[in-house]
Amino acid sequence: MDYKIEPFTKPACAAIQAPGSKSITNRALLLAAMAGQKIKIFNPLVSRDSQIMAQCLKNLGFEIEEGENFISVSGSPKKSAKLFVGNAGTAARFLTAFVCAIKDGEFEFDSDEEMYKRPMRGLIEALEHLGAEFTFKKESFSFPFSVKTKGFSGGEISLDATQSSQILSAILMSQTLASSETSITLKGGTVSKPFVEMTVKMMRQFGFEVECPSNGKYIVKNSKTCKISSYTVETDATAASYPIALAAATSGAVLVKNFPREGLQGDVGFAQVMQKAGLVKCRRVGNDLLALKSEPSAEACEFDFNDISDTFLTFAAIAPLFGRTTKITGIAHTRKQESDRVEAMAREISKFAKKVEFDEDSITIFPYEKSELAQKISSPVKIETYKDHRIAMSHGVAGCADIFGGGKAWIEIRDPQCSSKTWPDFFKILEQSRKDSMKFKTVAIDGGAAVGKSSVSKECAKTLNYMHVDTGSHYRTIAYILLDKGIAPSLGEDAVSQALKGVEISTLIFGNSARMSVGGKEIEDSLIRTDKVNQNVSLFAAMPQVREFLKGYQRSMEGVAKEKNFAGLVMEGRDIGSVIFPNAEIKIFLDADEETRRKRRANEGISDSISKRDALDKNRKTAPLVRPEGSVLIDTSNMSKEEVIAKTLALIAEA
Ligand SMILES: O=C(O)C1=C[C@@H](OP(=O)(O)O)[C@@H](O)[C@H](O)C1
Ligand SMILES: C=C(OP(=O)(O)O)C(=O)O
Repeated sequence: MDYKIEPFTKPACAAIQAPGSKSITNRALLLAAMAGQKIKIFNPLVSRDSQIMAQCLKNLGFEIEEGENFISVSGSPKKSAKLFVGNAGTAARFLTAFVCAIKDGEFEFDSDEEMYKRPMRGLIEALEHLGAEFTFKKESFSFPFSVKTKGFSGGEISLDATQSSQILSAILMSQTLASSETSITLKGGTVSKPFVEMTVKMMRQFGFEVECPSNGKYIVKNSKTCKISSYTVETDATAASYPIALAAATSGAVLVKNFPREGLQGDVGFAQVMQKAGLVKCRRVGNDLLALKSEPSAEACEFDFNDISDTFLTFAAIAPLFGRTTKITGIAHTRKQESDRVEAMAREISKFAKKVEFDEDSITIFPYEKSELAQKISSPVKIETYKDHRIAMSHGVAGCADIFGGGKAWIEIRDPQCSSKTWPDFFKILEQSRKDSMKFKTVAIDGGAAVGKSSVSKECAKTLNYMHVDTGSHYRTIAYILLDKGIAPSLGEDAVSQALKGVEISTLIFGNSARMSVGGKEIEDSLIRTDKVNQNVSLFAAMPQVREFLKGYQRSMEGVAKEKNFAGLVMEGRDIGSVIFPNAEIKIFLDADEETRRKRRANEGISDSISKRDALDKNRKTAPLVRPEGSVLIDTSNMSKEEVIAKTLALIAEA
């Protein structure tokens, strides 16, 4: 089946939860099988690769219980079983080594055909050295095979893990079951090193002893006791690369839910590479990561992806969108993964790039000029996926860019179901994010003077292409007009009412901001921010006639924003969430302590009394400044502007 990707016609504005980590889930399942006690694993990945691992453990005689967001493992292994490892590199390597720890066993292994070609030799040679006897049914050192096992008694191994780090990870974990210490020396280093660190860290989390005295040498003790009874799997950092790239491809904001902290997964480093490349800005918001559009420079960029090679496909697939040359190195080993990823990506990307060059270890993408991309490619571009989940998902993200304008689909993914290896509902989630991003949202931002409303509102509107309305400026404009007509607040409400009758207001749009104009004329900012206006604006704003006069106008701004094709509306003021838009999708109340606000005001060269304005704003009878019901309070006293903006954008993305 082919699947057409619908481009995002508005900047992405969505929250995405990637599934649990494949690498952590499959390690946790194996380590749990080695634990000798029941282990409950929370937030496991549920996908083809993890199901293959769980099924193999079942076939080996373990009891597997699957429930709402957990899977548990208990029991001990049988001496014979038939195991099918699909194309799951982790299951293939980890289980081959694991069964060899079983005394007097005999096991039969088969896999997807694609796995027949993936590197196993280094691992099998080491296991043979430790006493296992393999019989190959097709090619030597490859699936399918059967193996007679004798258990491990420790000793010295020299290991070739140059083609896959999983070979080293498999040996490390399995040697926990040896009857005495095993010392492992690597011949010629390895690739994807952070995955080895993950193995070492997870073994220790489970209570198994492993030492790494020097680079390339490891010692595994035969630890028999497991320290834990439950384990929680982090969000998959490799999968999180797709939502991060989506923010870049659609020039929007994506909140990546529960983005892992640095520690276990090297692929969290993808966010830094994207940031260095100028493709996104990343901001931590609590447990989440907010990826925001950025303006990449036109200069060519080059990055070594050896440590984070599963994410090179994400980076490569979106590269043609940015009009500058991208070179990716350190990826020779990915030629022996789910597909020959270097060649396959070069072939597919060349369908929408000017030229793609590759050699053994690198790929260089020469894109079309940004302005000519749409004319140069034939639509639709059909992407072959070679049964490789990452080719499908990475091109899925690229296809979200609205290169033709108007949402014309230009990328078709062949066999999108292959994403089920690690993220079965990826394309559903991508489509849901598009729909979420299309939703027109009204954001009400309230707060007293100098809490940071304006800078936050403007920046959020700019990032998301929302229309920004500063209602404070409406009251200032009215104050200015009335004062100009010689109407002081002391003349009373009737005089003000009378004077308002002759005031005609309309709207002018400047970039993302809608400004109220009077008599069709723009009233300059300098005129409405004088000391005289400062002293009188709250007095006018307290009058019900003035508020009523502006209420209808302010409410009409939703219609203006839609008519002008903005993706949403950000309106700041003092009664937006309580009176103007009580049903706004997002209501935020900004606050800060008085000292911080006084300083901010002074920095802007304004010396009005914060406490006096607060008293007037809060105590007026009509539409007083209150924290609106259902609003989120953000105390900005100890936050930087960037932090407040990120928090606000995160709330919008999630609403
Ligand atoms: O140990 C692991 O969980 C993995 C190691 C890496 O494999 P290689 O070392 O074969 O590159 C990575 O590509 C794979 O997706 C997961
Ligand atoms: C290389 C990958 O998988 P495997 O675990 O099968 O090696 C991958 O997920 O990109």
